[in-house]
Amino acid sequence: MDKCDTPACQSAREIFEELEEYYDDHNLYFQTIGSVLEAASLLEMPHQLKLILSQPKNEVMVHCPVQMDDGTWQLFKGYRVQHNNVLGPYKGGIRYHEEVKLDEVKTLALLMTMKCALARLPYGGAKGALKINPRSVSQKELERVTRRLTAALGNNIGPDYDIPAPDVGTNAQTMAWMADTYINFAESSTKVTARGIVTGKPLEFGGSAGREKATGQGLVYVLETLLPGIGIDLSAQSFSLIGYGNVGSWTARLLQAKGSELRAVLDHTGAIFSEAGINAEKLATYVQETGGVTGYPDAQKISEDEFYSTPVDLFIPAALEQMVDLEHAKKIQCRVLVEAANAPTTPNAERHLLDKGIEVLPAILCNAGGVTVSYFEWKQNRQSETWDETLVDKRLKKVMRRSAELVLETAVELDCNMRMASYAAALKRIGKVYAMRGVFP
Ligand SMILES: NC(=O)c1ccc[n+]([C@@H]2O[C@H](COP(=O)([O-])OP(=O)(O)OC[C@H]3O[C@@H](n4cnc5c(N)ncnc54)[C@H](O)[C@@H]3O)[C@@H](O)[C@H]2O)c1
Repeated sequence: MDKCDTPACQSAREIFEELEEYYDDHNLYFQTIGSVLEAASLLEMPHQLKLILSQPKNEVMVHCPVQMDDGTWQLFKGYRVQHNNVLGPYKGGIRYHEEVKLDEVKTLALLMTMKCALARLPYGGAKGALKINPRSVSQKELERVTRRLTAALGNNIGPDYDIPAPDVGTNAQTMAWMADTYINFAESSTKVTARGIVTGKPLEFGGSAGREKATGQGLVYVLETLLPGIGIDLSAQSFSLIGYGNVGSWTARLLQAKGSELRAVLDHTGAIFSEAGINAEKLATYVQETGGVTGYPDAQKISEDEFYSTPVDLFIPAALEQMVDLEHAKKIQCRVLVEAANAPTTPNAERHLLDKGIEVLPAILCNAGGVTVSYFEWKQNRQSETWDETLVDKRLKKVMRRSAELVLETAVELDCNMRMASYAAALKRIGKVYAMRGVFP
């Protein structure tokens, strides 16, 4: 892997040495907090705020014993990391993945703090995870482990305290089980509001119209705001995607509806390409039925190297973290890299892309549509309201446009790249609230 000598890594090193925390240049949390701290330095933020933000407030770890269908027992490790709540209740998804680690969850929680601040949502940042391969267990087993995880988290989550949502490996069904479990524990007088314990629920059970497509939809609104300024017209672009799950497949369908063309996709099963363009709707159905893009009949199979080298206008990582490292960045040929996934680009890869003249649009801006519509769902649950999709989309568009414009203005004001600008805009809001509230005691 590439050695990190960016200003971001230097910023993180300074704070970690002061805190006598162990660090590793290639560690995702170290790299991500480094970028945030670099932005904090640009703003000349007080040192104590840098210290506060450099570690999460709480890191909860639980172990969930669950009996499997064959009668054997397994112990699953769960995490909930609460990074910061100065702006409001902790908010962030729950990920189910067999290789999840604490530092990954810490990183995602930190990014949620930044994302909610940038979108001006009344939330702090958190993230949770369960170390499990959801594809390797039955639905009944998945339900049991989800209910056990919810019970184990207990009062560490709550509709006014910490509100989970779907992420990689979880979906509306997972949220329905979590909500039902939590409601069963709730006092009878709070059972109605207890539904707000999670967002991303099924529509019939307190979910919001437009939540499933929200992250992809928000990303399209960001692109519509920013791309014309750099001479790119969304109605005629080619794009490639890493990941064809919720975020990837909705992004593809919505970009296709605007007139852009999907050329290549890489997911956990392999990579596919078509010079003539891949039909995003048909591919979504195929992935739903088979579990991955490999074998899709109307495209040719390509290698991972060929995928990264495919020339496109927009390159969109929408899978896991650090999937674009320096070696990949050297191969990528695009005009804009759009971060739909969280933390998909390593710092050295980003620097290389920027040096090549490729614009990099940061995740906390591009993928904030999910948490924004989650906020709308939470708000509807609290007010016993049901908004239709047109209203949700209209309000989502307003939030995404405002955030994109703010990032652009901040980039000009501070003469920095878009990632620094997105963190700086978020930190400004957090800094203002800390200045008003002070730091207890
Ligand atoms: N779901 C949301 O609302 C939401 C909101 C904001 C950000 N995100 C972020 O977007 C990203 C994707 O989330 P999602 O909800 O679409 O997850 P998902 O589980 O629906 O899909 C994940 C995708 O990643 C692919 N993938 C996994 N491992 C891979 C590998 N090694 N190589 C290539 N592809 C691989 C899978 O094949 C799948 O297509 C994550 O970074 C997540 O944190 C999701």
